[in-house]
Amino acid sequence: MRIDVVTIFPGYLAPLREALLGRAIEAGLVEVAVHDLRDWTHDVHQAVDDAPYGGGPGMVMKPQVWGEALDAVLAADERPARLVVPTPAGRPFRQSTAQAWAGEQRLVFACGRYEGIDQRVVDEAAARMPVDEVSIGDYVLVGGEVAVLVMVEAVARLLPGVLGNPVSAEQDSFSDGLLEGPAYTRPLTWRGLSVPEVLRSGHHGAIARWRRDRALERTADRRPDLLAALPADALDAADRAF
Ligand SMILES: OB(O)c1ccc2cc[nH]c2c1
Repeated sequence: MRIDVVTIFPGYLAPLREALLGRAIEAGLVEVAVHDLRDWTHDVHQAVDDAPYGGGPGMVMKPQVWGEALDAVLAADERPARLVVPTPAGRPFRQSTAQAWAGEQRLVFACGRYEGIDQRVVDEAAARMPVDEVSIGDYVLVGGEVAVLVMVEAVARLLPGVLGNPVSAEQDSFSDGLLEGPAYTRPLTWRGLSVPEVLRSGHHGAIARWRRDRALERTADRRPDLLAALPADALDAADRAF
């Protein structure tokens, strides 16, 4: 997979080259290119924004600059791309979104700032490629860069070879529609708190049942919406008895 990010703050994306994802890039498991939007300005001030039509606070990012930038970035590789535009007004980005995007050959992320990008940039792009306007949560950031860090990590960790143990991704929170339950490691007792007996029993069936019950309990407590959204056949008789 190739990932391109267009932004006026390229330095914001430096964390992509750290740790697990940085190693995946070095191993060639994923390609990442970050582009400075201002490279496609032509005025001395390198202007990327202008006042909004209809008035109102703030500034809107200029369509001409974005259009030239996306044309150039898309032309740099022949692989078909999905354009992703982070915005508080977007559809929710979920684990299922990350799983779907992990199958893409190329993702191009457009990081807005100010009051966002002129809508015509999205509308014009949508005529020639898949475009997703997505939100990572019901709060407002100052720009799209942090949202891109979140989404790139969520997607890249699902790519073959990126996680040391692929089973981890299969047992993620949300992978089965439930939140993950609690995890424990040594020491056996810490500040007077002990590890649940069942986890030391060696009884794999009982351990699996206990973990499932803790996941159901935590999901019911913290995210009842996820429990309500489970397909009818997702819970077996033992789950229902819980
Ligand atoms: O909260 B967000 O995900 C987000 C995304 C993009 C822009 C652009 C300006 N503010 C933004 C906020």
